[in-house]
Order: sequence, then structure tokens, then C-alpha cells
Amino acid sequence: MYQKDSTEKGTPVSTSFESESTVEIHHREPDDHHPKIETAAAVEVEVEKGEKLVVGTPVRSEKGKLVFLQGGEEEEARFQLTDLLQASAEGLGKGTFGNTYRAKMEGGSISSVVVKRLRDLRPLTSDELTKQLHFIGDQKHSNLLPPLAYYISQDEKLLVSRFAENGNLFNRIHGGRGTKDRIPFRWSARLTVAQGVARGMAYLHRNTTTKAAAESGGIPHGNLTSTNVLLDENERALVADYGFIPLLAVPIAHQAMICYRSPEYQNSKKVSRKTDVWSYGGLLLELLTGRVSTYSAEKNGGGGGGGGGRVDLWNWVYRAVREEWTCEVLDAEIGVQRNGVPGMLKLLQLAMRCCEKSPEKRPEMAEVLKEVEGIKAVGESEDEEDLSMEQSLEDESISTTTTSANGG
Ligand SMILES: Nc1ncnc2c1ncn2[C@@H]1O[C@H](COP(=O)(O)OP(=O)(O)OP(=O)(O)O)[C@@H](O)[C@H]1O
Repeated sequence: MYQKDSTEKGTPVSTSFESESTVEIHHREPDDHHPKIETAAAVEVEVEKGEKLVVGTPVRSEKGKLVFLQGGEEEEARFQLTDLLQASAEGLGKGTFGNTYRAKMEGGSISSVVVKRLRDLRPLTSDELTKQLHFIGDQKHSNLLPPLAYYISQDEKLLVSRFAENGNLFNRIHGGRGTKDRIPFRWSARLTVAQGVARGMAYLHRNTTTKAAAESGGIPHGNLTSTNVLLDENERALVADYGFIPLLAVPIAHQAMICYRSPEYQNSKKVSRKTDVWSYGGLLLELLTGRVSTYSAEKNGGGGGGGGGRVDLWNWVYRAVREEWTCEVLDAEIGVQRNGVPGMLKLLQLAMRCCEKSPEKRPEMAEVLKEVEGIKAVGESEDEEDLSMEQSLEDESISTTTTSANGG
């Protein structure tokens, strides 16, 4: 197992696992406090006319081994448990499930993977846990980051996924503001991210078209935040960490979604497609305003300082729209791209609809996707014109400032 439990970002941690041949996962009969979780194994969902998706695959009993999930087979040829054992690890942070590390492997054709130590799980049987992990692994879309493999032993429950080269969206939006290290995050790139996230989310929701599937627990996402949207080497948005809420112990699950909690979630503590739509609206507000919601700032170690970066995002934007200073809510970094402003305002309106207090008034993700895909980014040459204007505005120091997540 990991010898040192450090969550400090960038702290090298030596890794070594104990090889174990048996697994002990709490076996407990369901009761009122530990209700049985419906797993996905037997659920068949009609996703489109004539197309059947069988969610959940039979689980092989492979205790104490690195088990590759569907789609991880390619990696199976590229790295094995022994490679992970020898990897050096760097703490990336601590999330709802526990600590997350980047494991850097020597040689081999895959150099880095991310390892999550799952903590505070519900008392699940081994079967329930692995079925849900396979169910999550079965979700395949180019804007999702599925886990590649898992490892379960007496002491450890590890989840392995691809390392996203460009980190998370929170840092992309807020990182390096006011410093020379800031890499501007243009409107067209933000719109592409918004569209990518909508595609990934609409895909997840597509599979909840039957009651049985909805109860299977794999989806909805349940914890969509800007730290759970990762960016690959081409800055493509990858939605991560979906479908885990049903695995978590109840008090821990209730701590999730701290950034983008919808009003009804605060009362019912139940995730749904509509709580996801609210979270997506929150994500759009963060993308458009460059502001950090007070809640995510707290979660991410106080980021968002420096002159009004931290706000109660929803109330602030609602007030702004009511009082007709709409354009002023836009992040100055994109607000100067004048040709893009109509598209930005359309996206802002969509964000507001996603954040309707009443869940029934919120659109479904499929509708959201259609709308966000209908918004066109400005052409590159227009972008360039805007940039020269932006430079002069920057000189007058009008940009809003925030700081990066995790103290970065
Ligand atoms: N596959 C990955 N590639 C690159 N960075 C990652 C990857 N997975 C997680 N991270 C980053 O590692 C850090 C810790 O992630 P973790 O999922 O443990 O917590 P979180 O996303 O901050 O919070 P929560 O789990 O509550 O949503 C975050 O900054 C996250 O963006």
C-alpha cells in the first residue's frame, strides 16, 4: 500500500503495494441505514430506437489484482500492477472519495496514470462495488474520462484513470490571474469546453431513460464541478468522477457537490438529472464570469481572493441581469472579444435557465446540448482583432482577479 499519506500538491510520495490474495469488503445485509444498492448488471436500456445498451457486465472475481475495465484493455498491454508498484507518486489533491495521486511510471508506453484511493464507501458487497465500477467503466464517450482499472485488497481500494495533461477546468479558468504566467483562456476555447461538457453530460443522461436505469446508480453524474472537468493535451473537456455518489457512505455523499448545489438538493440530498443541469449552469457561470462561487472557493482552499473574485455566483448574476448590467458580469478576458459577446450572452441566458430554482423549469441536458451547440464562436481573425483591444485594456488593469485551485 502507499506508505505515506500526503495530499500536498506536488509532494513526491513513494509507493509500494503489499500484494494480497484476499479481499475483504464489508458484507452486510441491507437494512434501513444501509439500503441495498441496485446495481446495473441486469439493466437493459433502450437508448435509441432499436439500439439496446446492456449496462453492467458480469464481473469476474479478480480480487487483489489490477482489474482492467472495458476500454482499458489497451492499457492492460501497456502497464501492469508491477509498473504501478514501482511508480513514483505525486499528490494531486484530496476529493470527496479520498486522496488522488499521479503515478509516474518509468519506461513503458504509458508514462502517467492517476490513482484515486477510495475511502468512506458504503458497506457494499464485493459484487456490488465491482458491478458499479464496471458500470461506470462501461460509459463510453469522447468527453468522458472513464476509469481504466481498479485494485481491491483488504486495505486499499484504488481506481486508476488516464492522466489529463492540461489539469482541471478550475485552474484553467482561474489559475495565474494577474501574473505573467497566465495563459489567456479565449471565448472560443471556453465555448468548446462548454459544448464538450454538455456532450458528455447528455450522453450520461441518455442512459437514464428508464426508471430501472435511473435506479441503477451509475448516473446521473451527481458531482459536476470545474475540478471534475479535466482537459486533455488538446484542451478537450473530459468529464470525470461520474456515477460515484451511490458508492459513498451517506454523510460523505452529502458533502459532495458543495460547489454547485441546487436548492432541492439541499433539502432532499438526492441527485438527479435536474441537479446535474443546475450544476452545469453553475459551471457555465464560472466559465463566463471568471468568478469563483463562494462555495467552491472554500472547497478549493480559499481560491478567488484578490478583489471580488469570490461571490455568491447565482445571486450576483441574477441581480446583474435584473439590473441590466449584463455585459459587465462577463470575465474581462473574454468580454473584450466584442464579436463574441452575443454568443456569451446567449450562453449566460442558458446558464440562468439551467439554474432555475424549480427543477421542472430547467431544460433537460439534451435540450441544453442543442442550444450550446447552436452558439457559434467568433472566427479566428475576429478573435485576433479583439486581442489587440484586449491588450490595451489589460494595460489599464481592468481584469478581474482570482487565484487558482488548491492553493496553486
Ligand atoms: N485524471 C486526472 N488527470 C489530471 N488531474 C486529475 C485527474 N483526476 C483528478 N485530478 C485532479 O486531482 C485533484 C484531486 O482530485 P479529486 O477527484 O480527488 O478531488 P476533486 O475533484 O478536487 O474533488 P471532488 O472529488 O470532491 O470532486 C483535482 O485538482 C483534480 O482536478
